[in-house]
Amino acid sequence: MADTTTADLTCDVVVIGAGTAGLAAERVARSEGARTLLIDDRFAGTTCATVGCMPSKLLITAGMAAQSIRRAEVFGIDATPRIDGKRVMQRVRCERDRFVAATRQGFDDLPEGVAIKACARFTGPSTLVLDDGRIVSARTVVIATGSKPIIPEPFRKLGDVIDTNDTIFELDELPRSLAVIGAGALGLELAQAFASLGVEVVVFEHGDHVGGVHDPVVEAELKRILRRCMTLHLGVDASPSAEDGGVVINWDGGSQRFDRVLVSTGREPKLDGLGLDQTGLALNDRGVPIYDKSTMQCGDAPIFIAGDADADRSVLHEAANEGTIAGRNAACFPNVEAVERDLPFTITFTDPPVAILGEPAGEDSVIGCAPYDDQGRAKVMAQAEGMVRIYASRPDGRLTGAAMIGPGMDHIAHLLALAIMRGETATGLLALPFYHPTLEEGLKPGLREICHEVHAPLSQRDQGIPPGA
Ligand SMILES: Cc1cc2nc3c(=O)[nH]c(=O)nc-3n(C[C@H](O)[C@H](O)[C@H](O)COP(=O)(O)OP(=O)(O)OC[C@H]3O[C@@H](n4cnc5c(N)ncnc54)[C@H](O)[C@@H]3O)c2cc1C
Ligand SMILES: NC(=O)c1ccc[n+]([C@@H]2O[C@H](COP(=O)([O-])OP(=O)(O)OC[C@H]3O[C@@H](n4cnc5c(N)ncnc54)[C@H](O)[C@@H]3O)[C@@H](O)[C@H]2O)c1
Repeated sequence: MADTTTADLTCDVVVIGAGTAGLAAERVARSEGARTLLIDDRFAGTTCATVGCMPSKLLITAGMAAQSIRRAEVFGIDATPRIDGKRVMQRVRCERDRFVAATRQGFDDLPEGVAIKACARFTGPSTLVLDDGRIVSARTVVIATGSKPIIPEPFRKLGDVIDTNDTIFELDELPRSLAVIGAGALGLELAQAFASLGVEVVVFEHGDHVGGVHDPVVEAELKRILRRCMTLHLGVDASPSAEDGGVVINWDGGSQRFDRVLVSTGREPKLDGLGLDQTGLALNDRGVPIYDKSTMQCGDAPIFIAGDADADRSVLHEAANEGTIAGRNAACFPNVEAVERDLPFTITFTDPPVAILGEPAGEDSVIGCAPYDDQGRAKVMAQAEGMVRIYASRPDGRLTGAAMIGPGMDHIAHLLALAIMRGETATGLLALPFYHPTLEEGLKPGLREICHEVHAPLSQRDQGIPPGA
């Protein structure tokens, strides 16, 4: 039990970090009857709203608007996009600021005295010192400190021609040329958005894979589509040097000058300076406390962790989910409850989007393929390309996962996620109504293939469907 006699602030649950995970943890702990404190060094708004999901999606949507003008020709509509970079970036920031204001409103709505603006550091398993010198003593602590960009050493010395997601949305103008280092979700989304807005984009990735896509067919399709609007250098070491107000990137095979460089080489948990050495927690080789993914508890300590800080499933709905689990268990400690976690689920908002559901296909998996290059509605939209690979298990064709790229996959993925989480089989899903003509009915060939493969019955209603539907 923490020593409360010398503390300036005492509570049941103290949450460090007022991002998506921390806000969820505090709210749930309070709803469980705990006296809470929520400590944040800035209270500037969540990463999602300020420099993450929302500004990136705003920029992507601007890129898609330009692309749809270019595509209009196929419908007999002649138009050329004239892109005003200043206005593009202004709108990104203006709309972004509305999202940030909404998250800040959430801070204002906290009960009096809960929000403490300070940087926190552990002095023991359940005691913290704030940078203003105050001591906090709690029954339990939730670490929800988020993550920060990893900037490889040679890029750190380049001065202000270097961007990360923390700075790129502040650009006044679109650069003429942009080197993107790292082909994960972050790099690909922004690379394609800038390329669609007329920026010359080259992506440098030191591995051979892009977008964290494990399915070889979907990954090959993603690479093909990306290469239409940008250059991809895979398996290269990009070595930068500052030159003429820009950057020259050298790699084995070439050298090119760029106006700016976006470093998107991954993110690491923000745990340095948190005094984890004072907690007695066991850490893994990345310096992250070892914790139970079903309870979010670190060892058997009165400490819980949630969101990007735990370096697992670093996406928004998981930050909120983990915050909820951590907040509930921190409030009810030592009565900690294990919660079954959701299906792994990611969407990369390229154009067309990529979605990955569940675990990768194993040797025993049955794979049903649903190509979108001949799909009715996709052809109507002049966006017929892509592939859905649906994974299922024997003997009954129960759905286990999917990898998909194609028009509307950010929506269709939710349908499949629901089906998988509800334990649906290919036969069962085919027995449900699919409206015609929709992108959703493009899943049917893949579902039928699974049925054939495992000798499962096809639904009687799934007969005589026109090709491509
Ligand atoms: C460019 C980009 C695009 C993204 N797009 C998507 C997307 O489309 N969909 C999706 O699902 N996910 C997306 N993500 C991921 C998503 O944004 C994160 O997973 C999520 O925001 C993490 O939330 P969090 O609560 O863990 O961290 P944060 O929101 O970063 O909150 C952490 C808080 O802790 C505070 N803090 C840190 N250390 C201390 C300390 N010692 N004392 C006090 N306070 C401290 C920080 O100031 C911060 O306010 C994207 C991320 C990026 C970077
Ligand atoms: N749509 C989404 O959900 C979305 C969008 C953007 C970001 N995010 C989240 O943001 C986080 C960060 O994304 P990210 O794409 O930066 O991370 P990431 O780890 O997914 O990808 C980083 C990529 O950079 C490469 N890399 C690392 N060092 C390199 C180097 N020196 N040179 C060349 N390549 C190098 C890696 O091989 C990897 O492919 C992720 O956790 C992701 O979940 C999510």
